[in-house]
Amino acid sequence: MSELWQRCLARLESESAAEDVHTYLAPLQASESDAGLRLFAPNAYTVDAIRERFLPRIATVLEHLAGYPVNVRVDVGSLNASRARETGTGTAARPVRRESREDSNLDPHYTFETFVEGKSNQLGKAAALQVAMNPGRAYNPLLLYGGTGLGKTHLMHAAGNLMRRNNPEVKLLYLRSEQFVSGMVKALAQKNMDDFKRRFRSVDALLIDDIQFFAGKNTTQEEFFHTFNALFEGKQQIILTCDRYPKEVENLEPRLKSRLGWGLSVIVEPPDFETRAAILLSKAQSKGVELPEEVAVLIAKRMRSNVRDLEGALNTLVARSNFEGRLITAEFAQETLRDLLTVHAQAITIPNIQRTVADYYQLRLADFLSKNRSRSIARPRQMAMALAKELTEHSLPEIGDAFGGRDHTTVLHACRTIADFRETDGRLRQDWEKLVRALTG
Ligand SMILES: Nc1ncnc2c1ncn2[C@@H]1O[C@H](COP(=O)(O)OP(=O)(O)OP(=O)(O)O)[C@@H](O)[C@H]1O
Repeated sequence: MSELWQRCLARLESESAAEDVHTYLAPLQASESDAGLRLFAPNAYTVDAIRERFLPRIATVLEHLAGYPVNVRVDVGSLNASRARETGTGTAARPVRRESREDSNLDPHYTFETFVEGKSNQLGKAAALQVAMNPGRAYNPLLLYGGTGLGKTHLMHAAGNLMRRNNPEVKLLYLRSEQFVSGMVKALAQKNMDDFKRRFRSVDALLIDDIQFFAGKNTTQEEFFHTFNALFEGKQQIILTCDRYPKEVENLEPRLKSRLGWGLSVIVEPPDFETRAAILLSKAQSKGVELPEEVAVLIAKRMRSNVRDLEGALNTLVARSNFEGRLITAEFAQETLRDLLTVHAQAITIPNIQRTVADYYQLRLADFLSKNRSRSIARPRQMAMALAKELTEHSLPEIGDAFGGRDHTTVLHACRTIADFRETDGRLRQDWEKLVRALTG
């Protein structure tokens, strides 16, 4: 069995209740491949329990052990059955192997239905939907970019899943950029680049996650560039994600950067408060958990960085509530998430925002508090005020006070100005996004 899984299991055993180990973890079988780790559970009940209670932790431990994120899938089955399938033994005639459902690596849970729409991700969702409805024709490539844990991967899978629902025969391939790199390295070593090329170029849609990892890897970029051209010319859909605007990724070849801009690039931003609360309620509902609205509000107010952290908080609540047989109330949430919520609340203070924004624009802190009205200082100051309103619980008058005793109407004006600019000025929008990331990441 996979050595990586053995090590992961050892770690989980040391930190989990003996009963959990015995009931859920020990019976799992694992197989490792370029696509990641596949876990086989004896029945659907165990699959659900693993997905619900252990998967986030398993992913964290695997990433820690491997040194990079590992794709994990859990299915009902066994190692023998899976091997028999792969070698074509054990069952009667198999259909000719295509890039079928099993090969695409798509996560069936990531769909448009389970994606909560808000202002921050509206455009990304609309674009992914369009592409899924008209693969190769709407926007090619579609590039979703933005900070970590904001739903880019989810949207990418949702597009893939919808393409498949619309056309079960469609050939799709999803992989993270590291898998593209390691696949290519292996193909080069084994001298079967032709197979490698064919594999990628024969699909109807190629979905590659986190292409910032291509930076500095010249041979990979070269190969990807040719793959891109072949797919583009064949009107095969390309969907990519990146943790920032690709033009800002250093050590990415200019000709590749330029190709990436041929289709549509859409930013996915951190969700606002309402969307964060809605996501929590929706995730809870899909787990069959009753989450009182006040608890969703409590978490959404305090945790602003990304959706993955929100999910983590919810999973912690659910796990403890199951374990202790207690209802999830505001008090229970405060108690369970105390440390997590404090860390998030502490990080963002007005002085912290002032310092971060001043550094970002290379201004002196004293300038924020001064009466200087020159544009080069006033705009960053407005930015800092708007960030203070968005990211802290302080009132307008309190924020005004913290900025050298300004009136609350000045703060309100700053918030409105920045909101307008975020709609119309790409540069300022990127500044905002980067600052939010720096303050909440
Ligand atoms: N709007 C949303 N509605 C429902 N779930 C969401 C939403 N946004 C993010 N999520 C969930 O948050 C988690 C993290 O999202 P995802 O993996 O797609 O982030 P990402 O932007 O690809 O981050 P990274 O760059 O780190 O890979 C996923 O479990 C995803 O389902």
